[in-house]
Amino acid sequence: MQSPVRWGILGTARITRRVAPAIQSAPAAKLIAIASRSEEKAKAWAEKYECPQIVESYEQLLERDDVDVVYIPLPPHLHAEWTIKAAQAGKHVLCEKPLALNALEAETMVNACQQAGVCFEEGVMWYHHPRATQIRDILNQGRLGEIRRVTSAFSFPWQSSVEPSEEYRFKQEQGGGSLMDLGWYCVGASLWTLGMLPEEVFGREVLDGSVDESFSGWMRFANGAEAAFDCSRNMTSRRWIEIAGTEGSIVCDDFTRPWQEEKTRFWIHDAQGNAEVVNCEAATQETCLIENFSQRILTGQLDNQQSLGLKTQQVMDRLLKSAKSKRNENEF
Ligand SMILES: NC(=O)C1=CN([C@@H]2O[C@H](COP(=O)(O)OP(=O)(O)OC[C@H]3O[C@@H](n4cnc5c(N)ncnc54)[C@H](OP(=O)(O)O)[C@@H]3O)[C@@H](O)[C@H]2O)C=CC1
Ligand SMILES: O=C1CO[C@H](CO)[C@@H](O)[C@@H]1O
Repeated sequence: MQSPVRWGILGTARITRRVAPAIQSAPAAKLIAIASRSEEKAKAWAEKYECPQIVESYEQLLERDDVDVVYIPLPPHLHAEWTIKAAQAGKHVLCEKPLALNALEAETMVNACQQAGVCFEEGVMWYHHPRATQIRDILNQGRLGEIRRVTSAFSFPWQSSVEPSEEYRFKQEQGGGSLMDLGWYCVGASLWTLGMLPEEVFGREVLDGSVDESFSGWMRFANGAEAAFDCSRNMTSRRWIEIAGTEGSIVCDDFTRPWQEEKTRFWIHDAQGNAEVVNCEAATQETCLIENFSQRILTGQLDNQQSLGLKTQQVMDRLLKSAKSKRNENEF
């Protein structure tokens, strides 16, 4: 495939305000077209982000020969349908988190991409930031000893211009809830750190209507390590992770969205209690994701079966099942 990789976007989602400039600025990527259900929205969007083409429907975007990869930032209940259609149209797919409503759907998506010979990636961005590489290097060097525990939190007080009745995050059937929206990052970070699926999981939810407003989870791994997290859309803003080993720990206070400027950093605490600040290379995580995925497409790295997104979704199912099993426990 020729560089740059040519990108199309399905829908004028809010998150595109961060991803469109990333496609424009990543050296290996080029923004070709936006598709929307509304011509008016597409026109306004294309003008704002200097996108050369607008397309009247998602189907028409998938039919275009000048698009190599599609970005799918639709509500989660539409991810499987459009990922499979895109793969069948021969397009590589960057699909937003949560990948799907459940693991079965996510497996179908990954399999469709595998069969079509296209690359598949999830929209979690921090994995692609240079800080993640620095943390991985420290883990690989064994500076923390054996990793015993990963603890993480992602919460914020929900505010949006969107009417709650229109918001997918409040609808269970559309893939809403704090676990799917925010806990996704904590579960993904735990699997990213420990490199395996948990043997045992335990989940507890605080329900608001049909979805969890807050969720606490715990996982135990075959090597004895544990991971614990909490997430909420009704709490102050918290986005931190701690990776604790037998000889030291790493703490990172903004793991889901590294500061874009020189402020991005993390701390290493040694066994004596000394703390070292590690300052990281400044980078925009959205651009890192777009560039990395474009490079993966250019170099034909087609293996999707080890997708961290798929594993995260498998753990989501188990956590939700655990929480649901306790729903009626306190009823008399
Ligand atoms: N990786 C990250 O950092 C982030 C990821 N996300 C993820 O991105 C995805 C999009 O989130 P967000 O930006 O809040 O999405 P929005 O609700 O802002 O937009 C979703 C878009 O999907 C299109 N759409 C198609 N069908 C429907 C439908 N039935 N109902 C509503 N919208 C529809 C619309 O585009 P149109 O009308 O133009 O066709 C709409 O603009 C989610 O999966 C979310 O979890 C969100 C924020 C950050
Ligand atoms: O993925 C996401 C990143 O964080 C947001 C909150 O700040 C979420 O709502 C969103 O879906």
